[in-house]
Amino acid sequence: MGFIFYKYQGTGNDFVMVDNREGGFPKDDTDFIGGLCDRRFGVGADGLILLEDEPGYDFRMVYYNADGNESTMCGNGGRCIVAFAGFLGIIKNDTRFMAVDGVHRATLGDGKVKLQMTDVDRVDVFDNYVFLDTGSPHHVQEVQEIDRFDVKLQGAKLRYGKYGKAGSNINFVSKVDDAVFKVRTYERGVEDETFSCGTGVTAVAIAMHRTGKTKGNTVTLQTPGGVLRVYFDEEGGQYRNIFLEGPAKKVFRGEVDRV
Ligand SMILES: N[C@@H](CCC[C@H](N)C(=O)O)C(=O)O
Repeated sequence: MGFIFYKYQGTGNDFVMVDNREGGFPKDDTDFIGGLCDRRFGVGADGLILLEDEPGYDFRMVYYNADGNESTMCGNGGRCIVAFAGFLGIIKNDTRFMAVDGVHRATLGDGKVKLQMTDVDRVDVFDNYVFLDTGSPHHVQEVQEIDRFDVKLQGAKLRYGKYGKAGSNINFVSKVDDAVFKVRTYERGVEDETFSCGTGVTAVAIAMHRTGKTKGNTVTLQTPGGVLRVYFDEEGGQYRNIFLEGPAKKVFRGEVDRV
């Protein structure tokens, strides 16, 4: 069986994207999905995303990490699937779709997607890190000299050592100025640093606000793959109307045979 796929990227977080509205994609074949995401033996991507029908919504997003396992929410993937839905003609400039963490709204225009993220009610602040769930679990830790920091080594230590079998994504952050932060992320399921992580920068923006490192409601995040912006409202320690904004781009189209 062969099928058409598209490759998308959002600030360098890249995804194999498949229109599965007619079904037929081997959703339980972990080795096949992991193989497609492999950068040597496959197409190469941080994850694979299926666009499916969902009654009452524009579509459903189904997300798999590069290891082939279905996972929790992907913010950059969410932005990319909105661009993909626009390309397929399913939506025009705005959408309401279903994902693993619930309903998302988004707007699309000028090559950018602004995606509403899930509300955050709980932020756990510890001595030298913050933990929160922005659709996916995130550890946020400030570091010195972030450009020279060994994200893969230190990220893997925390991901496996601290968070057990379920694991967590691990974000390292350095303040640039009151509303700008540099972020590098070790992603669970990719088991490496990625160029950018959407739920990760969202977690960083909220963690920096919660710990008083930024006072405003708009935070700019510089990642190795580009710049993202996070907007939110906060009341009584609860975060609402959280939006993640940045570029999302189609890179190429291809066809794969499943042997
Ligand atoms: N790239 C992501 C996060 C994807 C999910 C993550 N790897 C996990 O399993 O938690 C993003 O942009 O949010």
